[in-house]
Amino acid sequence: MSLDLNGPAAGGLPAAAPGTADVAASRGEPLVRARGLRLRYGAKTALDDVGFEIPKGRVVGLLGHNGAGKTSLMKAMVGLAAHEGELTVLGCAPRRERVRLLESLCYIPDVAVLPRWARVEQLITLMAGLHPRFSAERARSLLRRTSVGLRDKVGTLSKGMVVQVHLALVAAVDARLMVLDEPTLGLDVLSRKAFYEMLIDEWCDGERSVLISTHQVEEVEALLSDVLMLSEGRVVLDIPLADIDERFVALGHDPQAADAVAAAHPLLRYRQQGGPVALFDGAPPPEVERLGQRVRPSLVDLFVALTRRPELDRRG
Ligand SMILES: Nc1ncnc2c1ncn2[C@@H]1O[C@H](COP(=O)(O)OP(=O)(O)OP(=O)(O)O)[C@@H](O)[C@H]1O
Repeated sequence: MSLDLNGPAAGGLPAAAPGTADVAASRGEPLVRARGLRLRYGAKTALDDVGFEIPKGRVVGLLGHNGAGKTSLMKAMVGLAAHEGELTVLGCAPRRERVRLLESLCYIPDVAVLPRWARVEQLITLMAGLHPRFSAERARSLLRRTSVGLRDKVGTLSKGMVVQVHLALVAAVDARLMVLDEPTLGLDVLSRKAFYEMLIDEWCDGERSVLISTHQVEEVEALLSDVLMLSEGRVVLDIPLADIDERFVALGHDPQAADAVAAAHPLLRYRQQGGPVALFDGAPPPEVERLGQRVRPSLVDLFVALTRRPELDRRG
């Protein structure tokens, strides 16, 4: 959320009749659908032919290297960036129906700020005035999980505490989709853990979905249901985590087998617990598979394999 983004009234526009998202969800439609999505900044193409769906009840990790297009995608989804191609979020065209969309969508941008002069209680009052689906009671209850007091001024809080306040404010909106752009940037490991715990315990209910971008791939692996990976503005992986083992084969093998394994063109070769591992998209030929033993590929390994940039390869 940014305060102005989540308050339909904040833009000076009347609140539209609620229920767009509910109607879409009741029809069993995905909460987000993109097809052939393209986003350009002048001559720069930030998103190119992007397609994916987010059904209800998912926690989707949006992963990609710096400049891969994550923020651009999120901006398009919340109606902040013009795009070509098809994009439907909670049954709305984000750019045209932004006011209606923001009734059922929470967004924390990567540059989220809360006013330093405000006390937490004042922010709650402000949100209650701005957003028809905000529950002040719920915000206070969420904040009781934290060490933040209602009389505390934002300017006196640590970075981690400000992020907790932000999450409590957005999670108190009765929304269907939360879009979080690197929400834990700059937080220490304990604050990150507290943030994710509050998100999963207090917001995810099996119906709502979250799209969360982060560079902390290892850390979020356990909480994601799906991963959407971008590289150079294109989707390179869109898969439920549960299906990774089925699709990708990581083969731990003897160093003597390295040449034979390499000849089968793995996506990536790396070391795990001291031994060489080769990662394949799909099963390698049986004679190669016999040279090693399957090990579980981690999301980090997949990330490296699928988003390696040529200029990095040359240096490596
Ligand atoms: N306002 C803009 N004007 C021109 N180019 C832009 C603008 N915003 C982003 N870009 C470019 O679009 C591409 C995608 O940027 P984007 O911010 O979406 O990436 P990202 O994956 O969020 O990166 P990061 O992880 O570093 O935040 C980059 O090449 C970036 O330089």
